[in-house]
Amino acid sequence: MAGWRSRLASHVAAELSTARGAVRQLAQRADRRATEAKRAASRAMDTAREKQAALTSTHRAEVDRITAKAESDIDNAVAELTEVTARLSAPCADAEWSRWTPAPVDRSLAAPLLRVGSLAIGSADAETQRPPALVGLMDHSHLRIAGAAEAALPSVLLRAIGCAEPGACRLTVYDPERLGGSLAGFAPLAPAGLLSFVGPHGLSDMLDEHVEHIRRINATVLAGDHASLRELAETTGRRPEPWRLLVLLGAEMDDWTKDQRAQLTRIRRTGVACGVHLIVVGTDAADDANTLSLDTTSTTLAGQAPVRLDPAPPSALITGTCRRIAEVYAAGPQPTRLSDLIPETLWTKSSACELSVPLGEGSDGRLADIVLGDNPPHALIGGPSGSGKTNLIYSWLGALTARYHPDELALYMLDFKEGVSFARFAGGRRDPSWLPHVRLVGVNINDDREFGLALLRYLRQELRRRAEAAKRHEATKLEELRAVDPQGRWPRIMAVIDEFQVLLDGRDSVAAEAVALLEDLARRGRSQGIHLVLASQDVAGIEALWGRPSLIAQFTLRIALPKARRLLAEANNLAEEIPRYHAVVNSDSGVTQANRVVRLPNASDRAVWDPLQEKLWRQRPADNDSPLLFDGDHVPVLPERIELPTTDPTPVAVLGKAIDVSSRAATLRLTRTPGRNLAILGTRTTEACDVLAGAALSVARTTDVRVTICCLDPDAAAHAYRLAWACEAAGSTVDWQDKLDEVVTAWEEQPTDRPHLVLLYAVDAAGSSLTTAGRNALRSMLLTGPERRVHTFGWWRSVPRLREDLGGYAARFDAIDAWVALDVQGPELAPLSPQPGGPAWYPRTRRGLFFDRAVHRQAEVLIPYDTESVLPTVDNMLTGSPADEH
Ligand SMILES: Nc1ncnc2c1ncn2[C@@H]1O[C@H](COP(=O)(O)OP(=O)(O)OP(=O)(O)O)[C@@H](O)[C@H]1O
Repeated sequence: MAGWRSRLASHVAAELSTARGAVRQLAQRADRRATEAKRAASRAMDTAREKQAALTSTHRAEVDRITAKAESDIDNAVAELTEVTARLSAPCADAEWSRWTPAPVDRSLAAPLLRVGSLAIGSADAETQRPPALVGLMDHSHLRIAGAAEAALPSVLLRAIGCAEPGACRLTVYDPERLGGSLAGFAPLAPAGLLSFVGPHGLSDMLDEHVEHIRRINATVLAGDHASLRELAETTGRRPEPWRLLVLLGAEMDDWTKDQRAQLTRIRRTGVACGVHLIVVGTDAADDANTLSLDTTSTTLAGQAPVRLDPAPPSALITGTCRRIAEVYAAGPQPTRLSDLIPETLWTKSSACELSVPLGEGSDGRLADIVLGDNPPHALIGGPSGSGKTNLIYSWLGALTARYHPDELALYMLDFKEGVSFARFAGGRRDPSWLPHVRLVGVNINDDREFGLALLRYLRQELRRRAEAAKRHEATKLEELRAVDPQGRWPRIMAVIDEFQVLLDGRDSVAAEAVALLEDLARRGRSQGIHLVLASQDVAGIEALWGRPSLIAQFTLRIALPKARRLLAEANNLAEEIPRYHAVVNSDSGVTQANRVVRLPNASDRAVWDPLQEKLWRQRPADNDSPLLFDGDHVPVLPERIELPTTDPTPVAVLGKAIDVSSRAATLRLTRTPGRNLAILGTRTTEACDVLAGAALSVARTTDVRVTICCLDPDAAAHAYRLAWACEAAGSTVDWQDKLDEVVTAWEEQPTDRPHLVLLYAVDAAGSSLTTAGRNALRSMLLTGPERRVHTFGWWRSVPRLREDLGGYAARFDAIDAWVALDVQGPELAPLSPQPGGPAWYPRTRRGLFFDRAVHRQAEVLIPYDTESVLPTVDNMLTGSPADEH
């Protein structure tokens, strides 16, 4: 038994041991696998961890990148917004009140939006880098300010008045509770009429007044041509009406009457287009599209973006700004601009019927025209010194010359004042350009009334020429003449005479002739296109015209500058009331009903005038000559050559420059007839020497002459020597004599093959030293010399001394055909003059009165030429010979 059992046992044991071994092996294998699996799992975990770490950092980087981009985009957008909004609110939108100053916007632009704070967006810390929070007001909308944001009101108002020209923004504050407490800083505007406070009792009137204002603007300013004042400004560059801000503080609108609410609704609906803007602070009744809102943290324009309001402006800033604005405004409105009167295209108008141009801005904000034609034909301008007459003339001329071609308009400008206000039209060293329409400019002519007379005579001649042409063509007025004679040059003529009363001064022949000519021109010039424009600062001057009813009646166009007196009709006092730089333009002889107030541009400023003149000058026609300039202060130099109207060979002596429109020389023809001598009368040595030298030299330069010189005044000797030299240099034979006796006896011995000039300086100095025979010989030379070609040019220092030399009381003056009087009074010239009592002559420096019996009915005024610079100097004479000069 034991055997099998033991064998079984050992078999089982063996089996067990095998199984155990197998199990062990299995267990070891499983162990190994588990270890391997664990390792693999651990590796996988490690890998997964690594991957996750990598992913996380990529994600983080991506998130960072996106965040950075978003932030930069936001900042860029904010910067862009800041820039755009800053532009919209420029120019006086500085966030810092310490840097803020008023900066009025150009009149042709819409008003800017107004800054009230900043938008709390973007990353910038600095207030200035944040976009401004804006509200619209002038030219944009009405504004509603929530009660809690009332502190923003001073800032809105200050910025509003700061971006308008002084006076162009006016405030009315309805403040039933506090009467202006919060706006006390704006009080300096009140005395200038730029701010008014209204209490409950004034509400209806205030609303009515604003509604009426809107109605007037719609009817007369916009007048259907423009939708709003903003559009008017943008298209025309003009802003004729101020903005009116109507501030309603704590208004209980529910308690208002029906009428008051209706008026407010009208203002809401139509005010913005007419520059009337509401600022309602506190509870507001309606919500409409014309109104923007401002709260403590938002504005309509900012949308969802949170708003941070600016601090209130310091009260000193408000008061100071308002005071300055009020001062500038009180000083008077700024003038309109000359450029407003200038059309884009030059010279497009015809003057056939009239001259019609804008002169300035009328009270309706439109350009006001001024017309000269058949009616009104002539203008009278008046105003005290400094009231702007010259400036008005410039404005008028600027508008005229830009519209009418120089073939359509010719200007003759005369200024009797001491000054050169018209000289700029003639061109000069500083500015070579001239105004192409101007044919003649006279300046500094206050002592030379003869020049005014000369112009009037010239115009009368032109009037005759026109009248004859009209008659030939069976035309009755310029318009018809131009229609039937289209090739003819018939410009309208405008003659402007500033301080014309000088011409009418006194009771002499000049004044009498001037009045007669003015009357004739005024009466007949109307239909022939000749227009007179007379200006005066002097009431007496204007009054001088009132004394001549037929003359003043022709001047139906009256232009009165501020404080002009006696220019308009008796009861018409408007000129007393208008502010400076304005004029009353009245084309019906000054009757009140025809008054128009015109605001004038600043045209006298050279910076404004010169570019216009330069532009016109560059376009001038090829045959346009510079205007003739007559300057009373200028002493003309003896010209090298003088154009004479005749070509006959008779010697002609040039005595001076005539005071007339053509600038001709005053001459004396030396024919072989008795009396062709010249006497120069007076004590002014220089001028007498100049007349003698001019006369002798002008003959010597053109004719082969013999010259005898005798100088009895030591002060004139140097001049006489120099003249002798110059005559010799011109080819003359010159004989110098120290004694008058010798001259008067020797003349007959000279051959008569050529003219002989005897130049006697200070003849009367010979006095008693001249023997009786000598005196007779002198008379004989004077009487009979010219027939033998001997012409005496003698200088006597007084008329009695000449008379003495000619034979005392019984003297005959027929040996002296021609004379030039210097400082000799008119009555003294009676014996030499055809006028009983002598000519009306008041001696004045550098002027002589010239009479030639052969040609004159009346003596004429001349300006002795300066010969100083045409004669050789003493140094020249010492170092050269006359032949060198020749
Ligand atoms: N519309 C205007 N805008 C700006 N400045 C003006 C205007 N009108 C006149 N002025 C200025 O006022 C001053 C006086 O003007 P202006 O010389 O034209 O006056 P006036 O009446 O001719 O004076 P006077 O008779 O003394 O010559 C000048 O400095 C001129 O520039």
